[in-house]
Amino acid sequence: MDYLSDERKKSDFDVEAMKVAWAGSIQEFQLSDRMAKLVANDPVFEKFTRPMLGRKELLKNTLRKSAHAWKLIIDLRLSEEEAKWLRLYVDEPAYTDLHWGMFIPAIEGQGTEEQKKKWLPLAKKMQIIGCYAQTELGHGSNVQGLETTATFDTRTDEFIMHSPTLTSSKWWPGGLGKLSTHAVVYARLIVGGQFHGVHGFIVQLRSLEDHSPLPGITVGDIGLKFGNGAYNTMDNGVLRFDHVRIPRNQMLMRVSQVTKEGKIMQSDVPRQLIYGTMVYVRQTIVADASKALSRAVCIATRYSAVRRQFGSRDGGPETQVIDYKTQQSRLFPLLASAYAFRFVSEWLKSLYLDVKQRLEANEFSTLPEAHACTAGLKSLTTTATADGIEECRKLCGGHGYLVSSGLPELFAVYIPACTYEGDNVVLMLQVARFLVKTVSELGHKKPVGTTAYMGRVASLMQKNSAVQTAEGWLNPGAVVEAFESRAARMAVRCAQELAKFGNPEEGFAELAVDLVEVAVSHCQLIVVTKFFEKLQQDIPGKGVKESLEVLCYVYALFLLHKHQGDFLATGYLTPKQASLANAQLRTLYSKVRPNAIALVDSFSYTDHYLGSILGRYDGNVYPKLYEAAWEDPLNDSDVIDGFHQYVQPILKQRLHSAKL
Ligand SMILES: CC/C=C\C/C=C\C/C=C\C/C=C\C/C=C\C/C=C\CCCCC(=O)SCCNC(=O)CCNC(=O)[C@H](O)C(C)(C)COP(=O)(O)OP(=O)(O)OC[C@H]1O[C@@H](n2cnc3c(N)ncnc32)[C@H](O)[C@@H]1OP(=O)(O)O
Ligand SMILES: Cc1cc2nc3c(=O)[nH]c(=O)nc-3n(C[C@H](O)[C@H](O)[C@H](O)COP(=O)(O)OP(=O)(O)OC[C@H]3O[C@@H](n4cnc5c(N)ncnc54)[C@H](O)[C@@H]3O)c2cc1C
Repeated sequence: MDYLSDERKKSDFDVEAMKVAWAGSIQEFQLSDRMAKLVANDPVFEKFTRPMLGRKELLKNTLRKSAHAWKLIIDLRLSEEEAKWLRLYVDEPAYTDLHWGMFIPAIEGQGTEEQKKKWLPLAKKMQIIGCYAQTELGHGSNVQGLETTATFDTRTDEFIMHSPTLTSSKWWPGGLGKLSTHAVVYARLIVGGQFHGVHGFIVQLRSLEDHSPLPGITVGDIGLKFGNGAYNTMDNGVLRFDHVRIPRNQMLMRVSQVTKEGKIMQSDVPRQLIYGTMVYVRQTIVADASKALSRAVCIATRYSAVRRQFGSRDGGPETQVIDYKTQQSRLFPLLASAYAFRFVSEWLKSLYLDVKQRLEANEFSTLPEAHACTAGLKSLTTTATADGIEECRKLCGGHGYLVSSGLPELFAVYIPACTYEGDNVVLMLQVARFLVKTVSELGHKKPVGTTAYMGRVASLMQKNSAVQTAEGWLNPGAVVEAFESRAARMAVRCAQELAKFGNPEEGFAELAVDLVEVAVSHCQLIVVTKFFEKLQQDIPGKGVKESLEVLCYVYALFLLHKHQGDFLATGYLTPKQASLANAQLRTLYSKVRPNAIALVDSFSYTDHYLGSILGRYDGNVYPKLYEAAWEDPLNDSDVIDGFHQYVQPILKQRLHSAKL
């Protein structure tokens, strides 16, 4: 029985066509759909018991799933794209993520042709397993502050890897704790007693025969992390070196080379390329944000249509909680954000692929913008997604707190995305630096790409919004101009404040809070703009483009409402215009309402991937919640183990004292 069938009948767009729009193309949709079904129908990938497993059992279970996934990749000759979808739907963080997601890209981006030829075939056949060992106990954000040393010894033509202090211990790398045989280790290059910056080195950690740590290497897991199951399927590790020697050709030498004689040779490649792997991964994290948020929103939307509270008159059904305006005002902006993040990630991927091609051809001019966009959008989307998942939990009331809702584990797995691959505040400060530099160069350098609007800063500073009615907000020009004006005005105002400081770094530190706000407004502008640009494309299917248009306005006007202080303080909007935007938002929520279930069905998530009783496709929530409760190990017996030992004596004592 489909308890949501009436809801599905209400929608006025072609769901199958929307699935294609969400996936990006029919090919991508078919590929993703095939992998989703492959995983959902394979009992090895069962995951309901995960939060109840102890750590050792949990990790072993992950290893079993990873081995099975690898076997499927080989046996079914899956392409790299198919393997990525498979990994997504298996839905369990594992050492393989870091191997494929960071170790291999680090070698691809920072290795010489010779190094790539040697290491990549081994890694791609998984004859070695690698991780990305950058962060230390004492330093994560401040990469130049890392303390591990790689000292060149001209006599033996080797680097000596060493951990001179406790705080220099590598700490956090995923896959390091128990599985990796190798690592790309970031360390201070020391040649002839001089420090030459932080570089990456390929270091073997464990024996390829019996997996034991090699001499001079201390390695292990850093311990349990937040939540049950969740990210505990990953062996984040600690690593120390005691004068471990590696051959000279294991320093990744695309950026700088060290010769046999101990001479440092700089290539034309900028040193920022050492941070290049982070640009790649941040881009993938933006795509993951839309997946995580859409999952939470799918659960909360379906459950909000099933759940009824209050409002029953003459014995009729109570009100579905999705019909409460307050519920809609919390849920629908998240639904719109999931779509917005999906489309901005599509754009970001194309930007990244373009930069990657250029970097391969030694063309580096677009790297700063790629860095700012990946850092800023990673920060913006992961913050919104982490907050959004928690909001979805609240939208599901008490039942959202049950592990079987799928939301607690999703939250626990997701929240470190605000920290890993760059703390979100630190990343926004990088965007702010880029924007301040753009503003300071306006007189002699035409801004391009995502900062092109800064080239129109004079008019953006003067012109105010012309919107007169709530309907007036349904105009892409009016909305984009509002976001451009806000971002430009905030950036210029901050640049003016900065100019008052004699020492720019002192000014930057003092105004950091404002600078983060400038960066956020710039990143929100990018997301809004890319959503409108998406709508310019040919999007087939009855009502699909129209429904996306509604979501685009919901996303933009919700942000405008939330940040109306900025729009008012910069003088671009009047209070009346801000309240017209809010009125329009209410109308938009009414337009989303009949399509809400179809909009989450368009994510095409299997019940396996959602992992939620509240979010079941058929809406059959209550019987399944009831059944699931009886499957809890506590309900294996009526009288629980420990009762006779610890509780009964207390009860007996009460009886005894009652007699007295
Ligand atoms: C067949 C296939 C089978 C299976 C497939 C299976 C699975 C997997 C597939 C895919 C999975 C994909 C991905 C998943 C992988 C992982 C995701 C999951 C888990 C996450 C793991 C997390 C890993 C980590 O966390 S690694 C550690 C990350 N650490 C950080 O991010 C540190 C943050 N700090 C910094 O970035 C920098 O130190 C700093 C930027 C903050 C400061 O740098 P610095 O001290 O040098 O200062 P500045 O002076 O500010 O900067 C100097 C100049 O450099 C420019 N800059 C900075 N960063 C970059 C960059 N990244 N790129 C380019 N340029 C950069 C900066 O702008 C300055 O420039 P200027 O011109 O001088 O102004
Ligand atoms: C689950 C997980 C997986 C990870 N995987 C890996 C991995 O595979 N490999 C790896 O190398 N690392 C990994 N990391 C480490 C991760 O990259 C770092 O934790 C992250 O970059 C943040 O650095 P930090 O811990 O030093 O935070 P800190 O920089 O110590 O941050 C602490 C606080 O200080 C603030 N702060 C710091 N600097 C500034 C500043 N300049 N201005 C203003 N505020 C500032 C931050 O905003 C934050 O609030 C992982 C971390 C986690 C949680």
